[in-house]
Amino acid sequence: MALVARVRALLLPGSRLRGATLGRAANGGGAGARRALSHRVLVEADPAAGVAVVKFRNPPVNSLSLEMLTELGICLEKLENDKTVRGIVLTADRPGIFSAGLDLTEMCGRNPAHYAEFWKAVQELWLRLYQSNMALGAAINGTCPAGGCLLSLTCDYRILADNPKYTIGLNETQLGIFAPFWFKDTMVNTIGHRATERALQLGLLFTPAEALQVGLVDQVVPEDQVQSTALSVMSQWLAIPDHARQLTKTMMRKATVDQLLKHREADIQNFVSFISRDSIQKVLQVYLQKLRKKNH
Ligand SMILES: CC/C=C\C/C=C\C/C=C\CC/C=C/CC(=O)SCCNC(=O)CCNC(=O)[C@H](O)C(C)(C)COP(=O)(O)OP(=O)(O)OC[C@H]1O[C@@H](n2cnc3c(N)ncnc32)[C@H](O)[C@@H]1OP(=O)(O)O
Repeated sequence: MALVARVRALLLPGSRLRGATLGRAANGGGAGARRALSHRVLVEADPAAGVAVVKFRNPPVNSLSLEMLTELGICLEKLENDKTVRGIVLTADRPGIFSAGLDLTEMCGRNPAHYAEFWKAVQELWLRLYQSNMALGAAINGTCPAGGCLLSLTCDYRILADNPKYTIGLNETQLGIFAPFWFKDTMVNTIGHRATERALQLGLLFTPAEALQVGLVDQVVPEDQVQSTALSVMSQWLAIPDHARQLTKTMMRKATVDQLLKHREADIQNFVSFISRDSIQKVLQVYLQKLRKKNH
């Protein structure tokens, strides 16, 4: 389903999004700061600085469900059309979990049409973020596996909280699945081929010190300084004339984006047939059950 159709579906009677305020809603924060609310995404915009902080709040773990992907996409589209915003910082509403990655329940026990719709939404969000004309920063204030790591890798820079409990990486192989080529390319573009090959084959989740060493993040700072550091780094990015920064970003990322654009449909079909295999469904179910058992 296209983004607009998914939004309509979300707004149907009975939907949890119905009645939510997606536009700017009320004053908050400092002078001129504005807040906007949807169910799963909170936006704090500071027009004077030209920056919006986009906070994930999809409890319990900020997983990227179809609804979360859709709301995030709408929110980013609105910000891209807002002339007062030149930079976006992505972060979690609460410290602890930046994002647990793609919502595993969207990839388990569903039908092929659902898998196709979900994967299309994952592609759309990646394309929106990776091609964004905005300067994007990630203020990573919690653990950041798989799809969560991918979100941060679409940004222009990453600031990670110095908490050894927080790890970051593309750990798909540990689940018995694997990172598709455009996840891999996004990581290669950040840390290089050899480091990516090792990280992906072993499904490594890096501690903050390791992530800094391998170049997966640009800075590790005390937990209470993650957002303020991300905002102060943003001012360096916004000091560059937009057109020069944007042309450079496009030049650096175009080949990677073009690969997905060229193989988009095949990538969806590959995902659907891979994820529908009985053996893959089994490993995902076992993984989910293990996660759930901890709590019951
Ligand atoms: C030939 C083929 C060609 C091409 C193929 C194409 C594609 C390749 C195929 C597939 C690629 C698919 C890519 C997937 C990328 C992903 O993002 S997969 C998700 C990976 N995520 C994880 O591994 C993280 C799992 N979660 C955790 O480790 C912990 O939950 C976490 C450390 C984040 C937090 O720990 P804690 O605070 O202790 O919370 P709990 O573990 O207790 O969790 C609370 C409840 O949340 C549920 N949950 C956790 N993570 C997820 C999730 N990702 N999705 C859905 N639900 C999740 C968990 O079960 C608990 O539920 P409960 O309350 O117990 O019911």
